Amino acid sequence: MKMATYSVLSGSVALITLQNPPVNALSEAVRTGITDAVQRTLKDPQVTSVVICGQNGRFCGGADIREFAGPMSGPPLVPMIHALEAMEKPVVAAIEGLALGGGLELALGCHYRIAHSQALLGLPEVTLGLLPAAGGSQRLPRLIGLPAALDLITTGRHISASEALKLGIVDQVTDDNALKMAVEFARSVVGQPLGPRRLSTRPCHSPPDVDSVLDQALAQVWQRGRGALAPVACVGALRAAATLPYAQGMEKERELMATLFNSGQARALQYAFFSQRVVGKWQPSGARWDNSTTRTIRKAAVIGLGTMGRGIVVALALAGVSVVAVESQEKQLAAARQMVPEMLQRGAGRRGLDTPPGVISFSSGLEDVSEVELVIEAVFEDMALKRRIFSRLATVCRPGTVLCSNTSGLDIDQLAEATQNPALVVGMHFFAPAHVMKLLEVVCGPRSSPEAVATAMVLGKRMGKVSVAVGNCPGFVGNRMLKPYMEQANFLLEEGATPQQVDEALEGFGFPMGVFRMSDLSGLDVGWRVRKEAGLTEQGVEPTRMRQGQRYSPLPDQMCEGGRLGQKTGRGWYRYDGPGGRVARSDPWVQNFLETYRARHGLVPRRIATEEILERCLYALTNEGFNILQDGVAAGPEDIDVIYVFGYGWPRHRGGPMFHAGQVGLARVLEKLEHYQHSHPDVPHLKPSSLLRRLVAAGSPPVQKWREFISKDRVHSQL
Ligand SMILES: CCC/C=C/C(=O)SCCNC(=O)CCNC(=O)[C@H](O)C(C)(C)COP(=O)([O-])OP(=O)([O-])OC[C@H]1O[C@@H](n2cnc3c(N)ncnc32)[C@H](O)[C@@H]1OP(=O)([O-])[O-]
Repeated sequence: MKMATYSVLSGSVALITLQNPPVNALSEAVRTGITDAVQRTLKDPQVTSVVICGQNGRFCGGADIREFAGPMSGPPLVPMIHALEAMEKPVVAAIEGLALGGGLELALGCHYRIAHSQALLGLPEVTLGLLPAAGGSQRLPRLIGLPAALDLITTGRHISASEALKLGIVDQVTDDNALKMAVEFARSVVGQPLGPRRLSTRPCHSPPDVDSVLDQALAQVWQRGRGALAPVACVGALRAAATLPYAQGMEKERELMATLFNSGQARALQYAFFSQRVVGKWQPSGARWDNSTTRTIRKAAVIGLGTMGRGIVVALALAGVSVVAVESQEKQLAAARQMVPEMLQRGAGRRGLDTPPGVISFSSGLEDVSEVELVIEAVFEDMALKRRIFSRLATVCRPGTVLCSNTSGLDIDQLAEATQNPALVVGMHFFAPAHVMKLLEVVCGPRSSPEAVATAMVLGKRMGKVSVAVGNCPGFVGNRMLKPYMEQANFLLEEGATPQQVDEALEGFGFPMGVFRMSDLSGLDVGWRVRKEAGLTEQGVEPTRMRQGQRYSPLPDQMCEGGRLGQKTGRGWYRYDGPGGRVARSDPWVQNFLETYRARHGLVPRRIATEEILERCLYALTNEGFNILQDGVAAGPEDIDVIYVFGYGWPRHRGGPMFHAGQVGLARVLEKLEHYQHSHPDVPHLKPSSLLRRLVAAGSPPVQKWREFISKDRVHSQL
């Protein structure tokens, strides 16, 4: 039952308990309950103090985000919190578990705050495209000063109870029962003056150079935010707190919130919040993996200690898994022996651990993996080599060992075929650097068992990853969609654009790096190798612009042939100070190279508008997303969006490619694809997906309804 209950302890302490599992969010019923409880407290002369707590050891996870989608009803938060603060009986918040967003704002309206040592506190509204608009942006700086409030509110980071104590957000921290302590505390402060405890009446202590502090904060959020509105609005609200009386500050807070609340960004970020939670549950087939039994992995092996393998070893060890790290090449093994412990120590430090929880042993032979419960192969993208390893593992490992490959796009089923038990083979596609990047694609082959998938998904979660189950096809979800995106970028160069122009358009959209800067960073030879395997490259002769019946740009192959592999060679689409250099500078050589190329192929360069760059790159990518949904390679649009936000730098405040298509309007995306396909009939990736056509024909349902639409569509097409 969602509500807030009222009871009186020992005749004098009123206890208000928030009850709305799992996080006691401030839904309409809870707000109504608190408002009623305040009235009862006021009327009861026996009650001399009040304690507010949350059921099941969780104070409050904030406003009920699900309610944001509908019209607001019930008592609003701001007057409710004011009524608490204005009470003439001391009000104490007993913070157990968490006090986030509106939950912490509620606590800031109380006169005192007692926290359990394990509690987490924060104002994460900015991550949902909002600001702490229940007075939080005005009360917090009055409590802890402007610089600390700027940090907490613009980043939305969660802090520990001990940090909250240091900052002065809470009055006491306990390892014991926080509720019991809050009740005793409430009794002890009866009769003490409440004026100084009302944060709204305090002045805001700002540094003397307040303007420059705020300007600096603004510059920082512009740079970090890549076009996000909420952090900028947060600085605006804090400026009001620092420079205006409380009532005017509250007015500014309200105005800024109204602008944000109705922005597409807030909707996108709230969608991203729920998507992250949805994707953990479904397989592309539509079955739930989280009902399957999983194996608890205590000991695992990683085969291949290149960049990816080393990162995976560290990620496993930080999750408390003991690892056998195997590398057959002596030089690579020696490098790993030196680098892995350093990486591990740094990772442990970031997590506040003295010693890393998992133990690592190094080996040069596969025979040492016989005792592990799960293996992750991370060698070169070479099918023959991987198959040899899988067939050897099938004989070395004990029966029941889950065998995973970190391939970024090869056929999992071909690997499974090389073993005796294909049900135990799944893909675990990590993203570089594997101990840092949050995304994990868990690839379900046609014969992978739900148990093997579930084991990989749960292990991913233990490693702190956002795990998404995807189907088995070339490139899986992320890299399959990247192909048409990169292809368009190359075609744009042929037609007259420069790498800078394309990158600036994409960075202006919110990507941390455009496609060419990214390609220089990861190395142009990565894609070259894949194109060679696919039989697409031509050498020696004058390269053609058609391959396998489709338009093809040989530009990146020619760059590789000339040794321009990106940052590692100091030259790529940009030039760098030297091999390994990081600062990209425009390179006249590239300009010259492109001009010569165009002249040789009779291509007349034209001025290409930013709009066309974005539409062609992004809609080609999204179109492939529709094909993926249609093929059942991803369970729903949320899965694709989470992959793009966590693995490919898609700006979170734009929700993800599929959400973005919905916001632009599916009919408009379709119209644009038709337009570009008409101008480029030899580019199959611009041919609108039939799922996109069917969605438009069905009236463009919102993205949240696509999953249902697709499953009905599938049933219909099977009839
Ligand atoms: C208006 C004035 C200004 C105020 C604004 C705000 O307060 S904005 C809010 C500011 N607050 C925040 O930004 C906090 C957002 N929440 C979190 O960061 C995390 O949920 C957590 C750290 C509270 C718990 O992590 P955990 O790993 O233990 O658990 P989990 O993450 O898996 O969630 C479990 C279930 O609870 C659900 N749910 C959670 N919170 C809310 C909510 N507020 N509402 C509704 N639902 C919520 C979640 O969807 C999931 O549902 P499912 O899938 O089972 O149907």
